[in-house]
Amino acid sequence: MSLISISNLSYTYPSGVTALTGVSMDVAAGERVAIIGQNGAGKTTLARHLNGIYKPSDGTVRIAGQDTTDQSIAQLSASVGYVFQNPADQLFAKTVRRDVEFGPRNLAKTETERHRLTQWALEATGLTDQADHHPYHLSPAERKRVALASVLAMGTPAVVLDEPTTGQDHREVTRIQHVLGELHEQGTTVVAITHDMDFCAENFDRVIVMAHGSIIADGTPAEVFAQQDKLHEARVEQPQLLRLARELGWSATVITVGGFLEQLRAAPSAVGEETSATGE
Ligand SMILES: Nc1ncnc2c1ncn2[C@@H]1O[C@H](COP(=O)(O)OP(=O)(O)OP(=O)(O)O)[C@@H](O)[C@H]1O
Repeated sequence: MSLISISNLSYTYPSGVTALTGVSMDVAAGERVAIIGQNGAGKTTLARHLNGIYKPSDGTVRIAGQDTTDQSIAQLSASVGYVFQNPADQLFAKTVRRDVEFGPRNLAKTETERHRLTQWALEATGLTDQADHHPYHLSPAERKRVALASVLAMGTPAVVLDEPTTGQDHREVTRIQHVLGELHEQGTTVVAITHDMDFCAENFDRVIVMAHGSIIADGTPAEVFAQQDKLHEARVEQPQLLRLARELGWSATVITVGGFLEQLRAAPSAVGEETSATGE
């Protein structure tokens, strides 16, 4: 059974704007899914259906087989943790630790489990030294990681991340990649909205492309990033490595650092010519 099952979902805001039309997708337990598409494509509206912030205007959203219309946000929060794009929508406690502890406390985890989850979430997000600081005395990038830690500490089977890398420097993006690796090892399902195609290509098993409130492509990163017409329609770029590979005349769909190195080793003469031409 799919952990997340969305069937023919449509959603119209009270203002009359229809943000989603006929969206269907299933996500298996443990899958890592990235949702991409230009601003206004409907990504956040879709993601907010996963923890019941929004309920369908039409169609159904099921989490672990249960229709979200029959559940409160509080009930759904035990299954789906949601990290908002803007941490101000999420943080409220006087210290980072209290914010991070709130979720597991609310889910009535035992004290031992609460402590373990809180310590792990603080460590994984690089916030152990800031645990006793007020979240609003931290930088915006750190606050964003507090929001992530608060959700990690809940230990939910699924986590939704809205633009997790925005505002993070390279070191912190690497840290977030490690967090995703740990979540994957634990079998947690991850759905992330991202505008960062390199991050998307490196860290996800599946990419869903949205445009005008609908899904226009769905497949592995290699399958999706090879479909230039769909990317064009969604106004998203290919990952940098793929563009570089195309410039080098490689036909393979190279989207990750590992894949790029593999191709490079398979074509050493091309690199040798380049190096000798520059005299290095
Ligand atoms: N609260 C709201 N009230 C009315 N319309 C909204 C609201 N939030 C979003 N919309 C509209 O719904 C559509 C989809 O917006 P949504 O935020 O889901 O897109 P998105 O793909 O997440 O964009 P972004 O990448 O900018 O976050 C857009 O036309 C947007 O203007």
